Amino acid sequence: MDEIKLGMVGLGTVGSGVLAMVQKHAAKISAVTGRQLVVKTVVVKNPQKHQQVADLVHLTTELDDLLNDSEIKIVIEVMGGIHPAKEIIEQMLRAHKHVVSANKDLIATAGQELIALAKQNHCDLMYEASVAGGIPILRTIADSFAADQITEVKGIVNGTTNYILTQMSQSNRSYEDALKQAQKLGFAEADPTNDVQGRDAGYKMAILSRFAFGTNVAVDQFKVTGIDQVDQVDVQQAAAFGYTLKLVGIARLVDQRVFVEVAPALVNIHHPLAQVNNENNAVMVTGRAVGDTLFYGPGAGGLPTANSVLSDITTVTKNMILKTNGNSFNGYSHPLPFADATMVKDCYYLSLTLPDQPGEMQKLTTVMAELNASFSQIVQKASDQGEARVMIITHQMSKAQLNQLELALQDLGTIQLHCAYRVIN
Ligand SMILES: NC(=O)C1=CN([C@@H]2O[C@H](COP(=O)(O)OP(=O)(O)OC[C@H]3O[C@@H](n4cnc5c(N)ncnc54)[C@H](OP(=O)(O)O)[C@@H]3O)[C@@H](O)[C@H]2O)C=CC1
Ligand SMILES: N[C@@H](CC=O)C(=O)O
Ligand code: NA
Repeated sequence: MDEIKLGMVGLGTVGSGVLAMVQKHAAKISAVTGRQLVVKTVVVKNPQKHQQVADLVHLTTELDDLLNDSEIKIVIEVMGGIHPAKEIIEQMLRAHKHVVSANKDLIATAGQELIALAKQNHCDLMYEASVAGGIPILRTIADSFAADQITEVKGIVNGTTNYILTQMSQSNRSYEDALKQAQKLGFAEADPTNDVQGRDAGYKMAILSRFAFGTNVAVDQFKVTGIDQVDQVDVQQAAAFGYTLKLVGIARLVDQRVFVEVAPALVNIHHPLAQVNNENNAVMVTGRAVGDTLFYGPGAGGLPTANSVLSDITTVTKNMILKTNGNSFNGYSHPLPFADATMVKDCYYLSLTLPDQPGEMQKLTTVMAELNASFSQIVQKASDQGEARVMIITHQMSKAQLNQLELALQDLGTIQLHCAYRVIN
């Protein structure tokens, strides 16, 4: 059987998973593709860390060992980060090598440039692993939703934060302890700041928006809020109201405009997203024709993510056999403007403190009434410092009303709004 030689940059959590899968699933891969896949060369930073595979692959720090090897047709980039990963992929594409990447930071930031370069060089550039780890979501949207009009994509797309929130709410673990464990298990990025501050989920929502709506959205163009400021009081109150707190990404079509956001949200315990725990992810795709669909699975981890990398590699291999390389992974382009804050409506959970004195609650209700906003549930708890904590679930209100409410409360001075989380019923 003909061989296809692969090169790889990076041999950490995902790279090790890829190497293991190519070896353990060799027979299945050959049966599906008609080719035998062989990982020939792996570029790493510290070869001494990887001596256990030195007999299996050519382990090197030299990128030229990939670039100048004409036998290597497909390069897997699993080193992460934007630089020098971008320059490495550019070099590989210019050398007419197909590229498979798991790098959402890079694809969300410089994807359009790289896609154009791949096309110019008749190469494939695939990145299924970049969104929701092991869940086959990008190819599903590109292929299986090709004819439907997607109206919303929402989901839990970061394994680390979902792991932390699950451990905090179900095992009473501290935030710091749960984060350490997520790092140990290989879910978190090398620097977990992007995970906990929501940027990793933001990158994934930017990529999902391109696939779902055909529109180019950059992570700096929409609001991203992480879980690093989440208060245990709100996790507990969410549960008391019948909700669970999750970091949720939303990309929504509103009157032919697009709205994207990543933020903690209260998810009704009967909603399927509420059942998604630990490092698992789920993406709910709503289409005009099909209605709601849900894709669930591990969003992080070596082998699950490697499975997505391998699915890209088998696609590239089939394209090589059929001589159909060079087509964009996502063929849909339909530029759209952003939705106005008045158009985006949701229910919100508001958590506030106010002086525990007569008249303060009335001030709050007056401000809300003036903004034509109302609530469906409200709880007040006294604290020992003469303050009351008030937690509210509102009826539907627009983002513009919410922004006005925040400003009006700032003007009042005595009422502090700690958080305003979207409510998903
Ligand atoms: N971990 C996960 O669950 C998931 C990760 N991803 C993405 O996959 C990619 C890889 O993640 P992960 O495997 O966790 O990362 P790791 O930190 O575990 O591994 C990174 C690897 O890249 C190598 N490396 C770093 N810098 C260089 C360099 N300049 N030249 C050559 N090699 C380099 C490191 O080498 P050395 O070992 O020698 O130090 C290491 O082997 C990232 O883009 C990440 O966002 C996507 C989905 C899930
Ligand atoms: N750090 C990421 C890894 C997968 O993309 C996560 O926790 O989801
Ligand atoms: Na995926």
